[in-house]
Formats: sequence, structure tokens, C-alpha cells
Amino acid sequence: MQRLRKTMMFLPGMNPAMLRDAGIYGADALMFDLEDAVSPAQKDAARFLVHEALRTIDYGSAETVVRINELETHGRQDIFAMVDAGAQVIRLPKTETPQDIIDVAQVISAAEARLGKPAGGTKMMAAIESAEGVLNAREIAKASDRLVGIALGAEDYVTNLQTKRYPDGQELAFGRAMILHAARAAGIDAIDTVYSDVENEAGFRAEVALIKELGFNGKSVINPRQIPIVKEIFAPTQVEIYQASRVIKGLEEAKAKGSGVISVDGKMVDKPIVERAQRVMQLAAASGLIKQGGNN
Ligand SMILES: CC(C)(COP(=O)(O)OP(=O)(O)OC[C@H]1O[C@@H](n2cnc3c(N)ncnc32)[C@H](O)[C@@H]1OP(=O)(O)O)[C@@H](O)C(=O)NCCC(=O)NCCSC(=O)C[C@@](O)(CC(=O)O)C(=O)O
Ligand SMILES: [Mg+2]
Repeated sequence: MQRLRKTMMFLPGMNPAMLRDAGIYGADALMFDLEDAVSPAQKDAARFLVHEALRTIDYGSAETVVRINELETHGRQDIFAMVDAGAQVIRLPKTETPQDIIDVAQVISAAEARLGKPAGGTKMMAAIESAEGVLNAREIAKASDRLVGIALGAEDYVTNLQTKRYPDGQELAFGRAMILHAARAAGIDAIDTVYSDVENEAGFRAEVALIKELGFNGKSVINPRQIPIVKEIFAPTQVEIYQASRVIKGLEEAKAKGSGVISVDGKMVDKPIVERAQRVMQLAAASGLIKQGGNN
């Protein structure tokens, strides 16, 4: 089954208490941050802490993602340590060109070979945080087989655009559309950016509803309180689950009859509707609303 990434929680790499307890909040992915949440003087200490956390703490089914520093600074050391610790995904911040991805993928390959890890086992994500990165999103998303997703980093992006974040998110419309289309064209996930005002629940809800409507796979979060809100908004409604289960049932009946035409309640159902119904059922199962593989 495809891995779901509805919630990806940032964890500052220099915070032992957060590293220790991060697994209890039910995030789909945990993003251990060695980049902007760590001061320059603490880069080595944070790398050591995250390495130990990944080796010794059981994070259950959560995907482990590490946001490294750029290759020109501490990135090479970060990659070696994180591949050694068994991080599942390396996230490159501030990706501007496909070459950035190719360079990081090469360093990962070298680390896997030196450490005797399976070649290609470490996946990658690219965060896009500038106009240059957004304009190159399509090529970035296709730059390596290791990529499982691309993400918008809106705080850096709006700074680069010489604006700021506004409640309606208009300033992000072009970047979001580019990132979503690039991800879909490459067949990988699109993850939306953080919402920094953790006290503004109404604003957060409105943003999550918007990015769900656009088609994003999930959202980066910075606080455990944001996780249940994303889960609630991304979970299919009972009506959606019922309608999807009718379509799946129609598909099974058509298969049993050897018919190529699927009909539900007398109406013809075509391939995209079946695909959407399957996705609703997958999300419903992942949200615990139906049994895995179940129809209702
Ligand atoms: C925001 C706040 C200070 C609020 O503090 P508060 O103290 O009010 O939080 P409370 O709600 O009271 O915490 C209740 C309990 O949860 C624990 N707890 C809180 N947060 C937790 C967490 N993240 N992980 C695990 N545990 C957590 C806490 O320890 C406590 O545990 P306990 O004491 O046991 O009860 C805090 O959350 C926090 O530091 N967040 C992480 C910030 C961060 O990582 N920023 C960098 C990434 S963005 C970036 O770089 C921009 C970007 O690059 C993004 C892109 O690229 O996408 C771009 O350009 O846009
Ligand atoms: Mg950033």
C-alpha cells in the first residue's frame, strides 16, 4: 500500500525532549531538522543527537525524514550520519535546480556504498523555497528515482518573492500550483508548507481545507496540536466513503460479469471515478474509518 504523508512534523534537532516524545502524536512522518531550526554553533551537536535518536528510539510506523543542511555547509556530514542511522528519507532544503538533487543523490549513493547499506534504499524529498526553485519544479521533481515528494517552504519563498504571508494565501497560489503539477507529472507526493501561527486554529483550518481542495498529499506541521486538525480535514466524510464503496462494488460486479462497463445505480462510472473512489477508500482505511482493504 502506498505510504500516506498527510502530516509531516518538524522536530528541531537540538531538542532532546521533543526528539524523545515525537512518536506519540501520530504524525505520518517525523522531520528531524538539522537546518534552520539549529543554530550554526550547534550543527555538530544536533547531528549527533538526531543520529542517536534514530538509532535508539522506536518511532513506530512514522516515516523518518531528516532535513539536512546544504552540501556546501554541513550537508555531506549530515548525509553520512543519517544514512548510517537508517533515516528513511533525506530532505534537501532550498532546492533550486535538478542538479542540486543529482548532487545530493550521489553523496547518498556514496554513503550507502561505504556503509554497506542497500543501494537506493534511502529516499529523498526536495523542499522548494524560492522563485528559481518553483520555476524549475518540474525538472527537480524528475531529477532522481530516490524522490518520493516535493514540498513548498513558504517562509523562505515569500521572503524571496519580496512579500509576506497573507491570510488568503494568494501570494502562494502560483508556487503551490507549480509544485502540485510538478509532483503529479513525476508521480510523487506534493506536501504543503508549515503554518507558523500555531495559536490561530481557524486560520490553520482554512489553509488545510484549501490545500486538500488543491490536491496536496499533506502538510508540514510544526506543533502536535496541528496534527489532529489535518487528519480530521483530510479524512473522507461518511457520504464520500459510502459513494466510493458503491463504485468499488460496481467495479467488482462488472469484473464478475466480465463486463468492461461499470454502472452504479444505473449510471455509468468511468476510470477516473474509480481511481478517485479507490483513493477515498485508501484514505478512509488510513484514517481508521474502515478496515484495511474493506469496502465499508
Ligand atoms: C512552535 C513552537 C515553538 C510552539 O511551542 P509551544 O511551547 O507553544 O508548544 P506547545 O503546544 O505548548 O507544546 C506542547 C507539547 O508538544 C511538544 N512539542 C511542541 N512542538 C513540537 C514539535 N515540533 N515536535 C515534537 N514535540 C513538540 C512540546 O515540547 C510540549 O511537550 P510537553 O512539554 O511534554 O507537553 C514549537 O511547537 C516548536 O518549536 N515547533 C517546531 C518549530 C520548527 O521546527 N521550526 C523549523 C521548521 S519551519 C521552517 O524552517 C520554515 C520552512 O523552511 C518550512 C518548510 O520548508 O516547509 C519555510 O521556509 O517555510
Ligand atoms: Mg525554509
